Amino acid sequence: MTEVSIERLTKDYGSSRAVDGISIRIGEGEFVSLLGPSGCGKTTTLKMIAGFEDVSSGAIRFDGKDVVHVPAEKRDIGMVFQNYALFPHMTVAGNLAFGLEMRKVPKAEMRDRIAKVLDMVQLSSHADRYPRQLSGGQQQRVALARALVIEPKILLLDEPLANLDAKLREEMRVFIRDIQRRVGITTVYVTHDQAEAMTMSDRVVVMFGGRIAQCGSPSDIYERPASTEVAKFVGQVNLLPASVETVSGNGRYGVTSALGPAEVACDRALKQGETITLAVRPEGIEIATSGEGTAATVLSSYYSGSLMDYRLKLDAGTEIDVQTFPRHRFADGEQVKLIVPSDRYWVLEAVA
Ligand SMILES: Nc1ncnc2c1ncn2[C@@H]1O[C@H](COP(=O)(O)OP(=O)(O)OP(=O)(O)O)[C@@H](O)[C@H]1O
Repeated sequence: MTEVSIERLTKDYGSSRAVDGISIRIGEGEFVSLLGPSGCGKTTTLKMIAGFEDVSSGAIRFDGKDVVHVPAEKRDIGMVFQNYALFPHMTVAGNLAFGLEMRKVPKAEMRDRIAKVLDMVQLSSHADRYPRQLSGGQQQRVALARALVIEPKILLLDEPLANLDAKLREEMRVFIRDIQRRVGITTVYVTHDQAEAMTMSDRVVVMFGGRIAQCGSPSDIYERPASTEVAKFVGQVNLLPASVETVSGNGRYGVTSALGPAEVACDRALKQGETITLAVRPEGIEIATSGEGTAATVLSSYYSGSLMDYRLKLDAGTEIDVQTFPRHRFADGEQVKLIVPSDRYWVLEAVA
């Protein structure tokens, strides 16, 4: 297994900077996703790790050894792309054999390795088919098998599920993650799909404009996003201006927003009277028909089978999004009460 360490990595295309001094350490066998909007530098980073793109400055180390000047074919990397990139005139077995022949692996070992990896991706019975005789999901499993059969040090995947339909994409997330765990290979996965990054990764690196906005476990990123930009990119969020009323010590503060008073934790020292932005996810808010809570009116609701999405208006005018299980359905125009457990809030840096 291999540790990948990236230090102050930068890529300039002429006068435009695609990757701007990023540093990440990816542990042995770890699954790390690069997540961000189109053009944020994910693919460029992956290509530099693979050796398909020159580095403008910075270092890329595999197990401590700088590989910046090592050509792509000597980096021992398996890659899977969005468009499968299988050889159309070769069978599945032929596609898998190609990389092994290049490496001069003996015939008998080649047969064993192809059989083993085809079994892993559940395509043993399709060894003699051509890519055109396979579904999109099967072709992507062949692409994964082809990357793994060479037993690379590192697996790099660039939006491998982007061409598949929604249901298959969900199945393939679990499938790829299962195989990655079994093989224990260090993996970097590029996606702009937050759900994909969240469900598959040990850690997620959120990138904007060539820089790292936040790096953490999926729950860190979702529950404690470092900025408004990250919070919005990885899900829906309500942002509320709030004032700091009391400073209780040990990082706890009494605050008041349109959703009422709350006691919140904040790592940064806040001052009494300061205006902050309080954030809460739609599923962090509870709706009740009566009792304690902030009065609100249901404006609209959307039913998606397993969940209900509501938009509500507080008496003070602020609009709030709430997501609940559809056990009880609230009607449009209904007067309700909103309750937010204090631990569902977090404090953001900017004023909303
Ligand atoms: N060969 C190139 N020449 C010039 N600019 C490039 C080149 N490749 C990428 N860029 C620019 O670098 C920036 C980062 O591109 P990159 O492909 O890494 O983004 P990305 O996050 O992977 O986006 P996407 O999700 O759309 O693939 C973009 O502004 C892009 O236009």
